[in-house]
Amino acid sequence: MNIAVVGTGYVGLVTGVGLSEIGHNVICIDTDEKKVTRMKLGESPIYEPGLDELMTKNIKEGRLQFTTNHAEAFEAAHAIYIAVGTPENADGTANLTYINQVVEQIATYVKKDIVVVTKSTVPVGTNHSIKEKLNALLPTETKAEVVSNPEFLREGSAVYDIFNGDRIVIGADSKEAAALIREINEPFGIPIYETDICSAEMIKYASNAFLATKISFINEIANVCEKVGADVEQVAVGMGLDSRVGTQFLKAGIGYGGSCFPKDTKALKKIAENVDYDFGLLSAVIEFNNKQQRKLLDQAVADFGSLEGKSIGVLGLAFKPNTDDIREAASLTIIPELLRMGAHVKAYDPIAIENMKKVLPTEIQYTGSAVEAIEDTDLVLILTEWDEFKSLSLEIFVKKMKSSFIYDGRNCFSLEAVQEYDINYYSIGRKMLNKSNLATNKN
Ligand SMILES: NC(=O)c1ccc[n+]([C@@H]2O[C@H](COP(=O)([O-])OP(=O)(O)OC[C@H]3O[C@@H](n4cnc5c(N)ncnc54)[C@H](O)[C@@H]3O)[C@@H](O)[C@H]2O)c1
Ligand SMILES: O=c1ccn([C@@H]2O[C@H](COP(=O)(O)OP(=O)(O)O[C@H]3O[C@H](CO)[C@@H](O)[C@H](O)[C@H]3O)[C@@H](O)[C@H]2O)c(=O)[nH]1
Repeated sequence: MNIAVVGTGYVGLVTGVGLSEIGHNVICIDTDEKKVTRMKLGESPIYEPGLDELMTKNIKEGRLQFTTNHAEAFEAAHAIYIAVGTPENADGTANLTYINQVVEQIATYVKKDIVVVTKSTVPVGTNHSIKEKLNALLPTETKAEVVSNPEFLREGSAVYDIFNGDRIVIGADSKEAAALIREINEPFGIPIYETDICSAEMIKYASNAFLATKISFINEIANVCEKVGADVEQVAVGMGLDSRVGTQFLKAGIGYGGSCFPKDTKALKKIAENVDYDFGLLSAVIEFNNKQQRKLLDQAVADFGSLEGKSIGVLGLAFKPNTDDIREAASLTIIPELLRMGAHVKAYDPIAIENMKKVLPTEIQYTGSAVEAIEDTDLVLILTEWDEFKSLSLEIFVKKMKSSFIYDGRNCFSLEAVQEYDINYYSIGRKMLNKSNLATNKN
């Protein structure tokens, strides 16, 4: 099958590469010329483990192409996939500017019947509007069908997810269009679930909102654990043993970030508001997550009184490990606040530093290693659970820091391990380890 994919971000590029790997002829279009030049050479513009190799292989085998030219890309396509961004508007609603531009481009350049597949996350009803607009704009003899095919991949494991997802959702009103998209996807060997269009659109928002709620729930439990002397790590394992609860998404920490959960929870709240429904549970999840992202900061201020003049090491800038994405990361909430309080910040991340430099080019000192970031600091904040940090010897913290105060927002170390050292250790939902006032002793 010939497939055109519009937009080569995390979703479009990984989808295009995945579809070419299962045998389709794929042409990916992006308006960003620099990106397209790199992709033509087999270089992924985003950090995603395994993606470069798979791109290069499929380019060489002649199934994967890149262009900035929509007309060329649409010419032979049996289906056009829309994978452009749907960022957040100031009021929390989804911004459909890029989607609307693609609709215009399809209407301008497509000259035959076409099936348009929406991968982007869009509010319920959007695909019906796309279909209406396209059929109004296209010549009368040409017909467009629209299919909602939401994407569930996670950043950092996107290549794995595209071949090993739990389900592929196909939301369609036309049997023929649904059959075409089923045929395209069958080689993935992933269970396919067919629905009507609105339900498919809602499945995407409901899934993300549910996962965000699950994270907020375990984080609230963690906060109570701290006060009553329970250990959230043990509690999560015990809860997960019940198959109705499940083991995943019970990792307590400093809240969820990323390009999806924050914006999609807000968009769903707005979707409900627009039909006069107050989604109170979701509002609480959103509000709570904002507080949870500040948790380490609040604890450090409670411990030190003031952070003015303190030297602070930050380990981890990305919103989660194995990605260079910092969108809605806890680091973006915490670091500006530390600077506002007058602290000196040194920061290290294995791959997200370049992205953080676009936001804070000179205000913080970026280091080339975790050890440099913790050297001579009064306290260290761990914001992302990179394996590189989890495998650091705790002795390094004792040796290199001015005073060993570690605030671990991702529970990277076991309490047993920490207990062997003279370290003041605060983590989420576990016992606080206060050895001594090392800050005073060492200064
Ligand atoms: N990032 C994720 O992990 C993820 C997962 C599932 C679903 N989604 C959803 O998928 C959609 C895309 O997300 P993303 O993170 O891949 O976006 P992104 O912002 O990383 O990439 C979008 C790309 O589209 C390009 N673009 C914009 N308008 C264009 C046009 N008219 N023609 C050609 N290219 C155009 C941009 O240049 C950019 O490269 C969003 O709706 C998002 O909510 C994202
Ligand atoms: O137990 C957990 C799991 C995750 N997180 C945090 O939640 C955020 C999101 O993590 P994750 O879901 O792994 O990453 P994303 O790449 O944002 O993927 C989510 O968002 C995508 C975009 O919609 C969906 O496609 C995926 O199914 C959905 O998991 C990150 O900040 C994590 O640190 C936790 O705090 N605890």
